[in-house]
Amino acid sequence: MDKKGRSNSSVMLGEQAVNRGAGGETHQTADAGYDTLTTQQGTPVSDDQNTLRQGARGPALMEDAHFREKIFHFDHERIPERVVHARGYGAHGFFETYEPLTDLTRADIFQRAGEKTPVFVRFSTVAGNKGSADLARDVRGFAVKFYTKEGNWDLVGNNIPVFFIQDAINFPDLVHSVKQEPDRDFPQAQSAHDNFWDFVSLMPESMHMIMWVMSDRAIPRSFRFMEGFGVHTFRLVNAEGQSTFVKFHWKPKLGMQSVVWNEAVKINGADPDFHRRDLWNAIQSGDYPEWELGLQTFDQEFADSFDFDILDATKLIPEDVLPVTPVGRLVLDRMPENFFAETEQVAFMTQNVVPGIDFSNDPLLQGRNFSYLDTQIKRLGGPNFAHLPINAPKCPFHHFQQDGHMAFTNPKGRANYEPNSWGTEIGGPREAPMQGFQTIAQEAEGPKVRLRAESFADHYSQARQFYRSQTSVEQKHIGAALVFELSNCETLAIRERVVSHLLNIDTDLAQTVATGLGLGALPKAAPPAAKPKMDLKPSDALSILKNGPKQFKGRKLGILITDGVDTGLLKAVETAATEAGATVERIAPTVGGVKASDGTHLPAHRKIDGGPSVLFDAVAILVSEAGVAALLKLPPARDFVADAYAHYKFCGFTQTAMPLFAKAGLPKELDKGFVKLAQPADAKGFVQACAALRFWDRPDGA
Ligand code: HEM
Repeated sequence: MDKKGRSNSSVMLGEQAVNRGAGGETHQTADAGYDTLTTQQGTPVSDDQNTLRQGARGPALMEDAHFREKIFHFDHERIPERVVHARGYGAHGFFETYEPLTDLTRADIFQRAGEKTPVFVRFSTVAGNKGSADLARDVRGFAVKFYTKEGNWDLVGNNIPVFFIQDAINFPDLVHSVKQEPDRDFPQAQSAHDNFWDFVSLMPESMHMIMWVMSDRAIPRSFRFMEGFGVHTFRLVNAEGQSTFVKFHWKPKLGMQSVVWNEAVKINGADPDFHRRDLWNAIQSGDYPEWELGLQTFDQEFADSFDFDILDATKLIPEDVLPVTPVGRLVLDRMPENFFAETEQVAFMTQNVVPGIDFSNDPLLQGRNFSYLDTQIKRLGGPNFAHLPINAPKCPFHHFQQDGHMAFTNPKGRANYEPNSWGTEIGGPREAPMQGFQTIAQEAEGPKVRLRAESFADHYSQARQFYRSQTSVEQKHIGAALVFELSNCETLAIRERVVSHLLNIDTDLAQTVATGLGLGALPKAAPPAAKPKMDLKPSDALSILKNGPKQFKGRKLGILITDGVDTGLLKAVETAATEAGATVERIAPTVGGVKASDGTHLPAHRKIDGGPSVLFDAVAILVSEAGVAALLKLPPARDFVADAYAHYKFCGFTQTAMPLFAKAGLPKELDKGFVKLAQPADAKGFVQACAALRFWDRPDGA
């Protein structure tokens, strides 16, 4: 008992020595190198387990300032989630410039070879709420904040180079339509419902984007394996004030990769945090993901000769028409210390450009330039969100903006206005006519009108080009995705309306979807606003599979083991995989591990129920005869194999695995995606085969 009548006995909870209070509650005290717990005011706290009360069993007292402060703060922990892109995950890193781009731009970041600029990147899904699952079929945000020496430049892009709509005035309607339906508040994080398809089928300009969103681009395997795009046409402006149009591209060094839909559905159950865990694990283990920044630059002459309007965000410029030139690399090498302070409070804004980078008249971009500042004020609670460390520039900054909620970097001294005559000591900052940001002096005249340019009216040609640029596997996935989504629409007229658009894109696709939906007859093609160009050349760069990475680096191998596993073989497979730059996890009937053939104990990473094969890029089944007999009784073990097969995965196996394959319904004649591991020397060949990532020749895959 201490002098206040409190018991203070010391007990061991596992390996933790703690103090036990009179009521049996746990106390940990600030001895042995721990900081002292304090209130927000810095007052040391003596007891964080008991409210102040009148006697041990009496009422709580209002006087308990520590209790009130703790609960008040907890009550206010949430801020509004982003109105779109609510679920996201960020990381710090740097951008390294390859060569000076002085001809093109005066942007400080592009003036010196080898210049390293700190960045913060946030990846996101668009439609789902903050707590939704990572593998939703959705666009992924790819937002980059460059902390340059002349201010913050935000490149707020997506993993898809085009957008649903052409004019920002439609954005609230687009977002309302895709989010939960307002009467029932579902479905969450998916576009497979009437409102979305109703809206887009009445907005044919969305059809190109629809092709992308129904493709595997919308179910990436990892943030690390996806491209990014600035989407709009921007401008680069050099020191002479000459402007060049530009489109920004991010290309992942590890290559692109997506999952298949049946896999996505299962990953969402097995690990809703699949993408964030992947990024966390990669960065924490020192396997830093990298992208190259590429530019497509062009002048007015090219813009005038191009088939489509370069101000139309539903169109792209194919790489075959205008190649992408790499100008630097982005490396993500540090996770935030605190998710909320950094990833949640980061405020990206398209209007954050720096001298040397400017906007085009793209009406979507122009509208975004209003929206982001506006939304940050609401979401972050006032005008001083730029004071937060994650949003503040890392270069010197001086201005006369002051006060407001949570101001903590107000200008110092007497002068808080300009012009003033207070001199250099206290007069504060002044304009920099030459160095400062200057908007390109573009001529503009004409009547004030609410009018869309006729050059925006072609809605189908690039949708067709995208579809026809895909491999047959990818085309099949697009068809299946459309059938899945539209099958979830209750209204027949909406399903038919979508097919009426598909008829303007590709008749085979329209027929596949109509058949998949069980439509009796094809509807009439929708009347196009402008005659589609049927002869645009397919572009290989639009396909994921035509650009296969042909490497297993950065990927993950799951090895199912049992008691009696051959240690030599297991080690050989693990070594071959890690030498190829992959990571390995062992899955076993219990997480405690297995007893190997040579008697050694081998720990496991996951129990079979928690380690389904959907979490891995390839699998190996290394089991003993006795071990496999036990696995036959475990449904997750059968699913492990059946799913790996259905998802076209490469599978290394010992002959002893055959009964499990039979139980899982695999064909007797295994295809070449199954690689027998009879001896350690076979491991290398298996891992080499895995570099193809999927064995697509499997006819009965998902
Ligand atoms: C090319 C079209 C677009 C792209 C690529 C895009 C991209 C993004 C990205 C990546 C984010 C998430 C930023 C983050 O991680 O914090 C975001 C958020 C947001 N976007 Fe867009 N967006 C587009 C169109 C629009 C339009 C047209 C509007 C409105 C007119 C808009 C309004 C917003 C808003 C309000 C947020 C939430 C920002 C926040 O709360 O921090 N976006 N957008």
